Amino acid sequence: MPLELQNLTGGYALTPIVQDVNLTLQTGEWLSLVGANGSGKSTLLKLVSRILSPQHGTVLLDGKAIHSQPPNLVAQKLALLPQQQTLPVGLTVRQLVSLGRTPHQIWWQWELNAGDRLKVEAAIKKTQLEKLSDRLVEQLSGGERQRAFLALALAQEPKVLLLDEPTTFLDISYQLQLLELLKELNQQKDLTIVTVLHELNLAARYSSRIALLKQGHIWEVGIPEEVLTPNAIAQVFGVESVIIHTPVGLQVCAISSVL
Ligand SMILES: Nc1ncnc2c1ncn2[C@@H]1O[C@H](COP(=O)(O)OP(=O)(O)OP(=O)(O)O)[C@@H](O)[C@H]1O
Repeated sequence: MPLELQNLTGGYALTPIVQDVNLTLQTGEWLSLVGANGSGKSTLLKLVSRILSPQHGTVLLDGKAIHSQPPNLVAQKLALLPQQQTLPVGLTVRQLVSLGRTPHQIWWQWELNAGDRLKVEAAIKKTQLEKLSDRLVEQLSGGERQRAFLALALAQEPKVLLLDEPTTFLDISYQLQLLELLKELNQQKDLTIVTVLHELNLAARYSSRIALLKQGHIWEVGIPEEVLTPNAIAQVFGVESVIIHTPVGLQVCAISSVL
């Protein structure tokens, strides 16, 4: 079991946002967290990636408590693409992506070795950033920047990849390319993925399971067809909807806000 959340409770200062969350992810699973604005999706990812410490409960990565492991050991196995990235000043795309190899370097190794450099170039290629690799990150558009940070996470070669609204800033073509790339890594490399996605149709199409979050609690978790029902969508989003089944998965059509 690469990732297990046991009674996980936490938030900011003393206010718990995420409450008593229990989830187990199998190797090669793709779970999407879905819920209304402010329901605690990003906070949950911050707890899982050690940005926040839990008030109660545990996150187990490969069976070991994540918050008691050295950061570089965790970073060898788990990467986060955050919703808002801290923008590095004066770094090129290649230099940014190279940071993904840091957790794998030995402390006396000042420069990337040939193997590391190949992995950096592979991540740049996968995210189609070859032509931008010598540009400064601060000079990129929002979508290009998003791809550069994805390349950084891929260069890290994690077993578990957490992505907080990864399709924000991406046009429809790059959204599909990003999700298809994740699908390839998920199916061919057994990468375990957790995404926060607002686009329910994309979540249904790509995820093996969906967890609906409501006010910091898991309201329901299961395969998309079981979880994304008009009743659940009304309860969690306050929206009346119909579900249409199409060749590319179910489509949620919002009709009106019931609030
Ligand atoms: N740094 C912070 N300090 C205090 N409260 C915070 C902080 N960040 C988020 N919150 C609060 O925690 C709650 C959950 O926020 P979170 O960002 O986890 O929600 P979300 O489900 O990811 O929302 P969205 O869909 O809008 O991105 C919100 O009420 C938010 O105002």
